[in-house]
Amino acid sequence: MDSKYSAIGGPNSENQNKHGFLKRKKAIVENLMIKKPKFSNGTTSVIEKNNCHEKKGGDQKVEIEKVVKENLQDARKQLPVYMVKARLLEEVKRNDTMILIGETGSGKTTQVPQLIHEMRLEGPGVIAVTQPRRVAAITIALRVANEMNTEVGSIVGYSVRFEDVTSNRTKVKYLTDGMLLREAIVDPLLKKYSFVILDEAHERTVNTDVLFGIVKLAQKERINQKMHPLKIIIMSATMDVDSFRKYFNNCPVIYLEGRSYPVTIYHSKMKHEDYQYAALCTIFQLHATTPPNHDFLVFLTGQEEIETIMHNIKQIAKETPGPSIRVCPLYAGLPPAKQLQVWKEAPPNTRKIVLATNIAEASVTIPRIKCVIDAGVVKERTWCTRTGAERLRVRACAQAAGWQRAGRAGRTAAGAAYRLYTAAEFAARPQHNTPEIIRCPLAPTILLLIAAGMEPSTFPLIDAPPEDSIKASLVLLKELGAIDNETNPKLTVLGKKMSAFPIDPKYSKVLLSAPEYGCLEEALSLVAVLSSENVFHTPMHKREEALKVKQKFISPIGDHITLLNVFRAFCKAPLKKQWCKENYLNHKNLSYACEVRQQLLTVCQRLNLTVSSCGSALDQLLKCLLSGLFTNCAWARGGAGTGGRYVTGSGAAAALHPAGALHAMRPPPPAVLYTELLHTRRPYLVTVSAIQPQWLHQVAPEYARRCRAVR
Ligand SMILES: Nc1ncnc2c1ncn2[C@@H]1O[C@H](COP(=O)(O)OP(=O)(O)OP(=O)(O)O)[C@@H](O)[C@H]1O
Repeated sequence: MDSKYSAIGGPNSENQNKHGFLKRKKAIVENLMIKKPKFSNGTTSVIEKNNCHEKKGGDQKVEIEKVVKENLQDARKQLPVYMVKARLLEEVKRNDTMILIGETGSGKTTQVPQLIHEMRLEGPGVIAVTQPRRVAAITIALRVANEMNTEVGSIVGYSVRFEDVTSNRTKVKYLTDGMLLREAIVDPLLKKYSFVILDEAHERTVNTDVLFGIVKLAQKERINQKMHPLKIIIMSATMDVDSFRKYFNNCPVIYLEGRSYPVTIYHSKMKHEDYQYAALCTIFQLHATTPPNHDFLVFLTGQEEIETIMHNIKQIAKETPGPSIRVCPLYAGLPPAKQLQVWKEAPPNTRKIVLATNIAEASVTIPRIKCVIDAGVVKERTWCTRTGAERLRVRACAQAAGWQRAGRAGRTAAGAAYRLYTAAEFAARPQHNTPEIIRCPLAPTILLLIAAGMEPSTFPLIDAPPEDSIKASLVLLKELGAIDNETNPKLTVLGKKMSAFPIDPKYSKVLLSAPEYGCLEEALSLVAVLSSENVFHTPMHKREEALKVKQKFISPIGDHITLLNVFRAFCKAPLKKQWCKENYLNHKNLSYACEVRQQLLTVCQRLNLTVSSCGSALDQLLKCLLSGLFTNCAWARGGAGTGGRYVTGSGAAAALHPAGALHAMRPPPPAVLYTELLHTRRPYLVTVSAIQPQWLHQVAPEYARRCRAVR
C-alpha cells in the first residue's frame, strides 16, 4: 500500500471556519498555486479510444461501431474471469451452490452470466443476477446487452422498482434484490429461474440476506419435488467467506486471481476534521495536475452535501485555470434518467466530476473514471426497536466499502484512489458493515416473507435480527390489519393487498384506507411525495430568501398539507423547471414523485380502488394518514418551550423539527402525527401535522388503548 499522498491544502487554523466553503475559496485557489503534487498519469484503454463513435455519421459511423464491437469483445477476453472460463464453467456444472470471490473489475458481474448463457447451461430457465442498487442493475444490463450485440429487453434485460425491461426472450435478467424478493411472494420456488446469482453479497442489505434464505429453501424444495434444479452463485470481491460457506452447507469457494487494471491507493498523511473541505482541496489539486480525460469520482454522504459541493466546485472553477468541468451528481433520490447522465461522455477537453453517495460503490463502471476521491464516510440509518426512532448519522465506512470504492477507478484503465483518511484510520475500521437486518425496521420484510408463505420465526437467516425487533414488527403488522395474529401469523385479505404495493406497509395501509375517507386522490400524491427525497431546496447562501418563498405553501395544519400544496402547485405549473427554481423547490425530486404517483395509481386501479378527492375536507386526509401511521403520534408535554416538547406513543421524548411548519405555532398543538422520529443531534419529530387527540381512538382503538399508559 502506498502512502505518497498527503491531502493537499487541508484545513488549517486560518481557513477553517464554519461558514461553508465559499469563504474558503480563496484559500483553496491559493493552495493550488503553491503546492502542485506530482501524481502519476493513467493510461488509455482500447474502449476509451473509440467511444466517440456516436458523434460521426453515415458509413463512418457503421465502420466505427464495428470496431467498437470488436474492441468490446477484445476487452472482454482480457478480463480475468474470461481467461479462466473453462475451469469456471466446470465448477458451475459440478456444483449446485458456489461462492465466487474475485477482485473488483475482474468481470464477475458482466461475464459470469454471459458465459453460462453461451454454454446454454441455464436450459429453459432464466439466469437472475441480483444487485443491491437499481443504478447498477440498469447500467450493467445495458453494458452486457452491448457486449452481446443485442438490445436491452431481449436476451438481456433488467427489472427494478417501477421499471421492467424484460421480455419472453430474456435469458439473463439483472434485477434489484428487492424485485426478486417481490417475485418470491408469487413464486417462492422461483421456478422461472435455473440460476440465481446473488452479487455484491458483502453489502448485506436486508433484501439480499432474506434472499439467501429464499434461494436456499427453494433449492431444497425443488430437489424434494424432483423439479429442475436451482443453481446458486454468491459473488463478491470482499466478503466474509467463512460465515457464508457455513450457511450454504460448506459449499465450494472459488477464488479468481487478477484484476483488469491496477489502482494505486493513496492515504492522507494527516487526519481531517472536515472531509468536505479536504475533498474540495483534493479535487482542485488533481484538476490542476491530471490530463482532462481523467474523470473523477468523489464519494460523499448524501444529496444535500453533494449539492453544496457541486455549487462550490462550480464557483471555484470560474477562477481556476485548466480544462472545463462538468459536475454530475449521483444519489439514490435522483430520478433514474438523471442518474444515467453520469454515463454520458463529457465534451472534449472537459473533465467530468461525479459526486456520488455509496450507490456508486459496487458493481458500477463509469468509463474514464481514473481518480476516486473517497471521503471514507457513509450516512447510515439505525433503528431503535423500543422507541421507533431512527438515528441518522454519518459514520466511517467499513474496509470492504473502501476497497469497493477504490475499485471504481481502474475499470477501463489504470487508476488511483485518494483516501481522505490516514492508513492508520483505515486499518482501525471494521472489515465489514453491520448487516442491515440487525439495524432496520423489519415490518416490510416480514410482510413479504409471510406473503411468500414463509414462517418468520424459523426462516433461515445468516444473522438473526434481535428478537424484540421481530416481535415489534409482528405487533405492528397485526395492528395494521395485515396479519391475523403474532404467534402463527397468516396474511389477511387486507395484508395480501398491502403486499401488492412496493412501499412500506404503513403507507400501503394509508392508500388502502383512502377510499373509505374519500381521499385517494390526495393520499396518492402525499405518499408519492413522502417516498421521494426532500422537495425543498434551501441553498446555504440564499437561505433567508428560500424560507420566505416557502411561506406561500405552508399550511397551519402542518407539513403533510404543506407538501400536498407544493405537489399540487408543481403539477399545475406549466414551466416546471423554471417554476421550481423560482420557488426554491427541487425539480428532480418532484418529478420523481410524479412518476411514483403514477405507479401507485396503477396498483390501486388493479385493486379496483375508487379514486376520489376529499376537496377541502383535509381532516379526512389526516385521519386516513393516521390509519397507517397511528404508531407515529406524539402528545405535547407541559411547559411547551421552543419547538414544543412531545412524547411519542412508545415513550420517547422529542421536539418538533425546526424546519417544520408547526415549529413556531403557539401554543403547540396538543397532539401531532409525525412521519419520522429522527435522532440527529437530538431527537426530532420530522414532517408533522396537528391532529385531534380523539382521532386516534376512532382510527386505531386497539393501539390507542395500548399507548394510553405512556400519556
Ligand atoms: N459500462 C461499462 N463501460 C465500460 N466498461 C465496462 C462497463 N461495464 C463493465 N466494463 C468493463 O468490464 C470490467 C468488468 O466489470 P464487472 O462489473 O463485470 O466486474 P466485477 O468483477 O463484477 O467488479 P465489481 O466487483 O466491482 O462489481 C470492468 O472493469 C470494465 O473494464
